[in-house]
Amino acid sequence: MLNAYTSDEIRAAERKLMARLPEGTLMGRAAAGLAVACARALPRVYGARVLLLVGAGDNGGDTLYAGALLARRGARVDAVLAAPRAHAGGLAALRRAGGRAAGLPDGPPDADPRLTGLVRRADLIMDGLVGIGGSGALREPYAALARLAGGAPGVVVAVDVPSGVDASTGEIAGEAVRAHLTVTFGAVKAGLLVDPGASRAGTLLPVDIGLGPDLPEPGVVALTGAEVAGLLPRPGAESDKYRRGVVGVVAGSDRFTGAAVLAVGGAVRAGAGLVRFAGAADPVRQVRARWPEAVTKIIAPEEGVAEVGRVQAWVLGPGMGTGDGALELARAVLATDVPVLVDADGLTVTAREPGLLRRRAPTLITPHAGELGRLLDVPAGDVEARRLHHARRAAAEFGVTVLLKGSTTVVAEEGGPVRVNRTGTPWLATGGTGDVLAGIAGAYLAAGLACADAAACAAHVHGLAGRAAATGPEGGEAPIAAMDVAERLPAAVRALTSGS
Ligand SMILES: NC(=O)C1=CN([C@@H]2O[C@H](COP(=O)(O)OP(=O)(O)OC[C@H]3O[C@@H](n4cnc5c(N)ncnc54)[C@H](O)[C@@H]3O)[C@@H](O)[C@H]2O)[C@@H](O)CC1
Ligand SMILES: [K+]
Repeated sequence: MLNAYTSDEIRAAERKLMARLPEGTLMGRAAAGLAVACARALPRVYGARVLLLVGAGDNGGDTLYAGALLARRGARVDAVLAAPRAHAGGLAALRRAGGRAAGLPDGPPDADPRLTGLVRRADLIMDGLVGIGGSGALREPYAALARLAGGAPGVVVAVDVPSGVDASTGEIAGEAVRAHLTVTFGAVKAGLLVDPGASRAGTLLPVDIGLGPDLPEPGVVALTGAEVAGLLPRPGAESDKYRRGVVGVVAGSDRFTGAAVLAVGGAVRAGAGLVRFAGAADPVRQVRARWPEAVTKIIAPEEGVAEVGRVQAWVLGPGMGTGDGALELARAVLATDVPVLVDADGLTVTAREPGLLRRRAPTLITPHAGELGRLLDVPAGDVEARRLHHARRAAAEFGVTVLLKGSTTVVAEEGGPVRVNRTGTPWLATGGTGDVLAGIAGAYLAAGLACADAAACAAHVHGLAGRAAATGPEGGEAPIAAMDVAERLPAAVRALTSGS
């Protein structure tokens, strides 16, 4: 499990540890780890041009000390002091090691030829403007420096966090540094795992400074492949199709038949013992043609789902339409006493009667930002910008588990840490992949996994299958279709469970 923390949690742990150590020990450890990471990111240290962007706080201090270590190995190190004050010990160390430091010019930084020249020529830029002490939008002149670094040809290394990214949440209020590598101290910050912050961090490199024993239970985690493999349902000698889990899928409409085929495909390929599909005549025909494994039944909304047969979990919503009939079906499915996954149109109609989500049996909702925004009555853009906040809020408000889709998928439930999925690929942003995901998670629910486990495992294998579909044996990457993801699921699970 990769555990991630807020700035306050890290600070509290640092305080406890610092009380037991001589002053400066933690900064020394941080700077040493940072210097090693930067040295590895350079073809060679001797003669390399390194530019330090240095803020007023300890983040700048780490940066100056690391710059001093590189200067001692022969790098040409220049520091730009973005504030009138800089960490005194770090600055002295840099100067002693032969590095240079200067303040900012009077005019705008991006119009200063000396500064733009340093940025253009730098092989590596260390962003030490602000770390976990940052709050709100980057102020000038820091924002201008973050913009300048954005156009740099060299490697950009964020010190602890890319400046401008909220370390606790991943939110970005204004400008933010875009790093190739983030060297983060003590423990991973939650904002480095969640977009939009995650996509500014590049590769994450945690440096251990000994905080471990002083850290609390994490509020954000990412499951490892081995942990997901351990959770995935696996048939035993006693298993039959009913014990492996029967999943009911209510999806599709005469207008949208593909969503039904894809959701059923996700469930079949994820290993459901049996899939019962119920819907309108057209999607039933399509599902039967593509998935002869599924048992199908044509239903009218007023009939409900009582005659569909016993299931251990329902998937409700992909392509089912948003009219009154769809709402009627949603009422029927949500009135059952088994776990229900609500997706897509199912969420749109439920937004008209959110009370339907308050059930005794577990409920998992799988919205994208727009759908969650409708449920919470906030714009989609705000959900995108504050993913952790809105996923947690919806989980608390509706008493459900929330899998919020998008550039980083997060799974929130009350009383547990948020789980972040790190296997996704931008290639998955194509029509129908969400329907496949719903089918996978539904199969896991039917097999008996708790909502948060089903959601986290489904997001993980869906991401792996998406990557496998995008990557060919020739190497490189290519666009994928949603059905490719369903087809790659068995291979992705085989790779996961074999540990490769
Ligand atoms: N506390 C510790 O034990 C350790 C701290 N370390 C480093 O120290 C950092 C935290 O240092 P600090 O607490 O001094 O804080 P930071 O250096 O992260 O930032 C504080 C400074 O940034 C300014 N600032 C905050 N928000 C801003 C904004 N939006 N725009 C412009 N300026 C802004 C503040 O006015 C203040 O001068 C960590 O991120 C890490 O890099 C490491 O050395 C490891 C040990
Ligand atoms: K930084």
